[in-house]
Amino acid sequence: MSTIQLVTEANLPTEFGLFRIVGFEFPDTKKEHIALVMGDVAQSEEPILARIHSECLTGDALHSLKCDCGFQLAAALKQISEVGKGVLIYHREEGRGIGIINKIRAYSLQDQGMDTIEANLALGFAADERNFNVCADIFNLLGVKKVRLLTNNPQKIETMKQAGINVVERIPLNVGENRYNTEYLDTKAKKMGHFIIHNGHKHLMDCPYCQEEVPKK
Ligand SMILES: Nc1nc2c(ncn2[C@@H]2O[C@H](COP(=O)(O)OP(=O)(O)OP(=O)(O)O)[C@@H](O)[C@H]2O)c(=O)[nH]1
Ligand SMILES: [Zn+2]
Repeated sequence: MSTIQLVTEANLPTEFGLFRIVGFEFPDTKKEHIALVMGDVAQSEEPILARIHSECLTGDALHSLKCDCGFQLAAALKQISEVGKGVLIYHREEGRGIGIINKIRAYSLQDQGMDTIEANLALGFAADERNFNVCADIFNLLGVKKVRLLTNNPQKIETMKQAGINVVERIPLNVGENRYNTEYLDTKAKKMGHFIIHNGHKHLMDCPYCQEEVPKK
């Protein structure tokens, strides 16, 4: 497979301020990803505030309460705008890589009692089909080598580190918890090792990053 290319960019005024929207594409498959960039991020000595946000049409655009995605998207853009500099990669891997129609199929199975992982497996997919390597390639194309990553997902940190992106800090992104996504967040914490805080209690999983994340009393 070819490597992703930066193909075009433009100004994008948003309710969180003025960003540059940068378009990336794989020449062979035409698979697209985008990044929102605020300020001068290339070749910075300082770590850049960054978010890898996986596409969630239902949460990001359709106001779904079944997940935390829309809340995380808004919170990440707000934090970047407060710093005045940063990158949000909009990683076009809808439904953890299974696509919107299969995500609806998974939701249908969840309506019948399955959790997010059980539903994915019942449909013949892995629990998470995403590949975050392309995000490291996008950081490199933007000249970003050192990041403070807004995430609760240890896999994103691990993949960036393995791909040579220096993750100097993880910034938690615990927003949007509600009665419809409690189980979803619980499954992420208990079965996927994500750092999720519920009611002040942190799920400490068997994960190398947990120890540095224990909240101070
Ligand atoms: N297959 C599937 N995907 C889902 C479901 N709910 C949300 N998603 C997708 O999950 C992705 C977001 O992943 P999450 O696991 O919530 O969070 P993350 O991006 O890994 O981690 P954070 O950086 O902490 O947000 C998006 O692509 C959503 O479309 C679901 O029930 N089934
Ligand atoms: Zn979502």
